[in-house]
Amino acid sequence: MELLDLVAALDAELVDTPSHPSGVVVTGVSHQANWIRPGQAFVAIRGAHFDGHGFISDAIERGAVAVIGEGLPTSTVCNVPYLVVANAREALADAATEVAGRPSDRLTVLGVTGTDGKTTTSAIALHLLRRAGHRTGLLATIGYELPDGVLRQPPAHFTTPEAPQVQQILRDMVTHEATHAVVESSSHALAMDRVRGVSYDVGVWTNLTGEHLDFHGTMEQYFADKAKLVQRSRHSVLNADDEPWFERLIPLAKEDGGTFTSYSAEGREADWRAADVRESSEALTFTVHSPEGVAEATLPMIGRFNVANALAAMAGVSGAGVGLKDLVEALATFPGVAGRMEMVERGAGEPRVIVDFAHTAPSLQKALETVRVTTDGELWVVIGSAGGQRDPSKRAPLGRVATTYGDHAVFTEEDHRTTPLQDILAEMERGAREAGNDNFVSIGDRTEAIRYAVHEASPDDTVVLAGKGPEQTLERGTELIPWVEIEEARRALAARRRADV
Ligand SMILES: CC(=O)N[C@H]1[C@@H](OP(=O)(O)OP(=O)(O)OC[C@H]2O[C@@H](n3ccc(=O)[nH]c3=O)[C@H](O)[C@@H]2O)O[C@H](CO)[C@@H](O)[C@@H]1O[C@H](C)C(=O)N[C@@H](C)C(=O)N[C@H](CCC(=O)O)C(=O)O
Ligand SMILES: Nc1ncnc2c1ncn2[C@@H]1O[C@H](COP(=O)(O)OP(=O)(O)OP(=O)(O)O)[C@@H](O)[C@H]1O
Repeated sequence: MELLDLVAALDAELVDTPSHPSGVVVTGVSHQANWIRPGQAFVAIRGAHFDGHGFISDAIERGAVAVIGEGLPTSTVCNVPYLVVANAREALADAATEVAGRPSDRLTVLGVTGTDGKTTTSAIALHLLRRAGHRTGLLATIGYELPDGVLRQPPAHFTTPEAPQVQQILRDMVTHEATHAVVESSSHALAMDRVRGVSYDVGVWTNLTGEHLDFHGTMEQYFADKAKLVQRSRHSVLNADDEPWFERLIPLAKEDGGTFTSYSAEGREADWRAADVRESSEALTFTVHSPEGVAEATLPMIGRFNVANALAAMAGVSGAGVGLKDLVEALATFPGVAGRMEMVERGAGEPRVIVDFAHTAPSLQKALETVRVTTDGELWVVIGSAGGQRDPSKRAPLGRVATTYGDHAVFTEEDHRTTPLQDILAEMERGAREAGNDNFVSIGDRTEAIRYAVHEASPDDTVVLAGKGPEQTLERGTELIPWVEIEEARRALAARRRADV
């Protein structure tokens, strides 16, 4: 777009520089100087670690045709047009939105926020929309998808990347004829204006519990940051079980003529309710009470909290015009989320094997407690802990949790990098012993560890392969090995079958 149009859209002040602004065309924007491509504008942000104004000359060397900042560059001679704005993060989002042609205006956008369950709820909503025939894109922690269903990764790993990537991805969705988009919206993104410029049709709230307070400061601020999604959505889907926040969100949802529907997985009064929840080793079944009537639903996932995620997704997608019958039919075919409580196909007489991403002691405990509910026999867990710069203080707690909440633990490698693997395993063993547990073995090679657990497990047992989840590499020493945990699990089951013959 023409730079002068951008100046008007941002309500920016154009500073006198040796360069003339007329005729300058801006093809994109970036906040990161070393990502600038010729023709783009650089936005200088004052962050917690760096002052982006210090990278202006880098950006110009890389071909920036304009600079947008909150203050003038200090030591740099700026030879491209320079725009002063009151808030650089807001300007980054607004400029990115304008340059991308306001893509979200051409999509029905369903946003999802909350402390837990965002990715799962987003993935279910995506599946429901696609099964209803809508060409739908996704932006979530696991990556982004255009309507072709291929999972891609943005240049930096975020749940919700910075505004230029968000807008570029939405624009790609429009180019690929998407009509709908599901956008997982982290509290960081809402706080830092990464999703300013996304016009949300439906905003889904999962829940709010204490997390990320290092960034947000207080629970009140965390709530206020997340609540922006509800305030900015035309229709909100609120969790009636999420006290005390539910009551506080209602007036925010109604601001500017907004509407809301509520849901409850725990028997509270709500528009969408789940009753008679049954948990089996492969699926959750429940009765859905909704404004459109009552239906029986099956979700091929384990973990009771997924009932809430399913209700949230159904209520959200219903707001986008999909009927109850179609929703429950589609729910029954949900393939799960890669690497999160992902169940491996198994034959008769074979143990249940689950791949999960839990890699901290609290998340491992939660995962093992969930799996225990539907395990008739014993519970096995294969787990490692990362090396390199990663937090060494989590190794012993992982050893304790694995051996306390599992019946058998196998300690193994998990991206130990150049840290001696034996040191990490010894720490995990120490954690187990200090808790009075000796129900573990250590097998350094992860393939061997998985095979051992799968081979030793009885048909009634469950084997949880924790930590790697959907990751695609294993860092062993200085080697970066391609890794697909679910394939390892399949091969281990095949080896077990061969050994039984
Ligand atoms: C707390 C947080 O989110 N901070 C983000 C924020 O950092 P910041 O404001 O401190 O920026 P800074 O690093 O001081 O840099 C200032 C400016 O100089 C620029 N710069 C900096 C260095 C350089 O060499 N060149 C350059 O141009 C930067 O691009 C930036 O524009 O802006 C940076 C630039 O985009 C982000 O990299 C950084 O994310 C950090 C690394 C991060 O870890 N964020 C996580 C916590 C996050 O956002 N997570 C949520 C999910 C949370 C969850 O629900 O689990 C997410 O959506 O992924
Ligand atoms: N509704 C929920 N309530 C409580 N815990 C949940 C809920 N949904 C999922 N979880 C737990 O959180 C874990 C992560 O789920 P999910 O990836 O969907 O959440 P998320 O909010 O997207 O987190 P992240 O952004 O870290 O991936 C699950 O493995 C499960 O243990």
